[in-house]
Amino acid sequence: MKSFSMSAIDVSGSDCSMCSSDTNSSAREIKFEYFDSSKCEKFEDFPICKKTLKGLTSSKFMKPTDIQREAIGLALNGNDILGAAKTGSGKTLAFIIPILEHLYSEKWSQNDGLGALIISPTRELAFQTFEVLKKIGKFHDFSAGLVIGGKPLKEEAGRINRTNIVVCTPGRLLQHMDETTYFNADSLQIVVLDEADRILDMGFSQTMNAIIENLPAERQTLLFSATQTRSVKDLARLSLTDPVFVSVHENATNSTPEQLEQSYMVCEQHEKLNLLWSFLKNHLQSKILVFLTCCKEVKYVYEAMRRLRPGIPVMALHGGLPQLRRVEAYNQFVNKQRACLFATDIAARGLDFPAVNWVVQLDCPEDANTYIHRAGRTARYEKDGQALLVLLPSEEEAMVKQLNDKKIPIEKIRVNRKRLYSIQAKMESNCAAEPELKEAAQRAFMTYLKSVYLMSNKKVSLGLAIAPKIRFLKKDQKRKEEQALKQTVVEQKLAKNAQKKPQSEESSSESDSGGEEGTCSESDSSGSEVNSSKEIEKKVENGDSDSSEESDLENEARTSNEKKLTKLKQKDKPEINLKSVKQTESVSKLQKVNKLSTKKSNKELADSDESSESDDSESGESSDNESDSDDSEKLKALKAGKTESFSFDVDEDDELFKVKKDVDIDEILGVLPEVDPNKGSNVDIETGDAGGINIALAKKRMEAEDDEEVQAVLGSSDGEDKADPLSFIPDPDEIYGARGSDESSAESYDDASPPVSKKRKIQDKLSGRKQNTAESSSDSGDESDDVINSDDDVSSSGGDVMDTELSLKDDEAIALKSRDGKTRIV
Ligand SMILES: Nc1ncnc2c1ncn2[C@@H]1O[C@H](COP(=O)(O)OP(=O)(O)OP(=O)(O)O)[C@@H](O)[C@H]1O
Repeated sequence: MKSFSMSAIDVSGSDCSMCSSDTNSSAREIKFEYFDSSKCEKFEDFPICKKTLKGLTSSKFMKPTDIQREAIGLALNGNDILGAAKTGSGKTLAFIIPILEHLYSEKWSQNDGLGALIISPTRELAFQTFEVLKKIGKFHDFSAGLVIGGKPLKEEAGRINRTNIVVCTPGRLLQHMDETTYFNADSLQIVVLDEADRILDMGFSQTMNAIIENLPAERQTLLFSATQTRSVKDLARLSLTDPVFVSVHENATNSTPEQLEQSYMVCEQHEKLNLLWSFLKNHLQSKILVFLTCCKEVKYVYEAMRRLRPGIPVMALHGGLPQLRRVEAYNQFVNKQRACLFATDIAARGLDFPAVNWVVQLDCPEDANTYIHRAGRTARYEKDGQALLVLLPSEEEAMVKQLNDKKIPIEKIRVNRKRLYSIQAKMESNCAAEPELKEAAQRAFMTYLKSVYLMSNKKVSLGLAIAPKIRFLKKDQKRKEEQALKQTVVEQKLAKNAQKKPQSEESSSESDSGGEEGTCSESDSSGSEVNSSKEIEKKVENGDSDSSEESDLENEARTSNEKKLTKLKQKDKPEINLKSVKQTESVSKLQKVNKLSTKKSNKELADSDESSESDDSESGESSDNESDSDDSEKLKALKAGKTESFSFDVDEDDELFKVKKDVDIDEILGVLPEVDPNKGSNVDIETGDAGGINIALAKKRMEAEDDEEVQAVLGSSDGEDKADPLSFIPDPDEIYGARGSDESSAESYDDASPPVSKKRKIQDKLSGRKQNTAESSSDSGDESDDVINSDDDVSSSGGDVMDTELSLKDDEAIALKSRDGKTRIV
């Protein structure tokens, strides 16, 4: 344990001499070795100076949270700390207060230079922390600076040496360490790593190693995160001294805030935007944060939604934006009461947007930790919030297991696809009308593929009628082929040399002294075949491997190479899966073929809007029709401005009709009700049900269904004649009035009618059948019974501080880790 003495601590906070003009005269007499903070009910009870206390009071912070109580006490005692607490539990103050107190107790002044460093993974988080520091530290005399890049380095360099507390991102800090002549961290007292596990992970590892090398070994180190690292390697890198692990929620039942309601839905990739739209239309009064995988996806989804006008302000935040736009988006979302922000994981950690009602993870997070941080943007500090995770069928099992392992309570909501609005046709027509939008959609699609590295069964969405050309897949394929070809040639050459070696050993002693391969004697002795293999190598290097003048050897090598590649493809699922892209493209073509055929056979439909989707998916054309369809398809595409639509890198002829057998076209065409996004849904006009996704009602509906199933199971298993073992439980219908079993009555329950679930719980407990019934209910696959209601849900849902300001170039290069640990493009 490190010890630093806090002289003249004024426990009562009444020391008048601790005003900003009298820092050094506050002669501290009391010294203490150990302070027990466990009984501190208020900040006043801590041995902190009046200036800090004043800063806290003026910001309306009176009582410490659990993590603050424990961590502040230990930090004041000089410990290195690994602090872990749920999202939104107040970790920021848990390190800001010790920093201020530490420097204050050391009588730090501007002449002493850099005393404390706070390192944050993103600019937004650094900015936010800096704002809190300014509020709490405004009665102190310390200088503080925000160093997140952008301004000319020189401008910052002139001030950074006089800055006592620096809040920074790793990239910009290292730049100063490397390039600012007078930058000096020798006297640094305390360093904080906010979101420590993120900062210490692979994306920042080199930068952080370099930074740590430049910091004095004798310092206090505080690490904070909701998902704290315990990696011995990380701790060794930081040379922590007897660190104390402060994990206030370690024994909690859940690792997410208790007030956070969490649910997930499973839907196909190509239906995600329909689902998002349907969700937004039902939550127009809410503040919603939607997470997507990559910048380009955020950019496109934002642009697409903006054009469709969902009836709620939309905005975007991602690393590809210029800094000023980033700040603008951040501030706008902070200040709005109802809005939807589309964001990458840049907004996943630490950001404290006030009063967010919903966090929607439209793309699966890379792991459970990322899920925790994303979901933690809502339900912060005693507030309620809801989180919705959208999973692909292929992601469900693994992700749900991860979440369960991490003690995250999450409930499955079944999606009734018939209640989704379809905005596909509208988006397609928007894309056709605006080439830039279509290009954005294509880029989004490709970057998404790059980011998640193609899993099988992905289908085109994003409003594109067809899959765009995926150049990187082709390149990657070609590169692999070339590598494998080279290797095969070399292997064959070596094998031949080995065979001929005894001969050449006898005939010439030169071969012993030759190089690894391709020596004069070798080429001489191996004759034309080796020459030919060299040619192949050359051709490969020149990218000329498709030449028709291939030797037998080349053909042989190619064949074996192809076999190897096929094997590799089958083995290695996460690798780029050309086949599924082909399939996607073919499916898209098939959609068009179907449309055209339907049009031909039905004059009425032929007169209808080109962009509308055909309901008749049983087209049943044979391959004979293909060229016809293709031509009309091309014409149609030309009309719609999709000039390059058919320049696929796929074997169109064969794949098209092979795929047809495997793919349920209903899944893609005709099932989703077409809707004019500006007018609302046309779903179930008779009942006035406008469709859409309403999670609260869906949950209630599912509860009602569960109850019915319990009744059914109990009734059927025991037989009608037998007495109901649960008959002593009063019938809620008698008490609260009868309820209908149809959908609309189930949906009409409000929050004040809990008897259904109450009885179910009691019955579940007594019968022990809860799990079985719930499972059978979810397995039933009767989607038509799901509840997704049309009703728009009105969700309840001073001092001498120096600000170096924002304006910066992207220094973070936030290289978020992908699922497989590779760097992901953000
Ligand atoms: N003692 C306190 N009293 C009242 N409100 C507090 C207190 N401490 C923090 N808060 C508020 O709680 C919210 C969350 O705080 P903070 O951002 O520090 O959480 P966090 O634990 O760092 O979250 P994350 O893990 O997401 O980074 C903020 O709005 C903050 O103002």
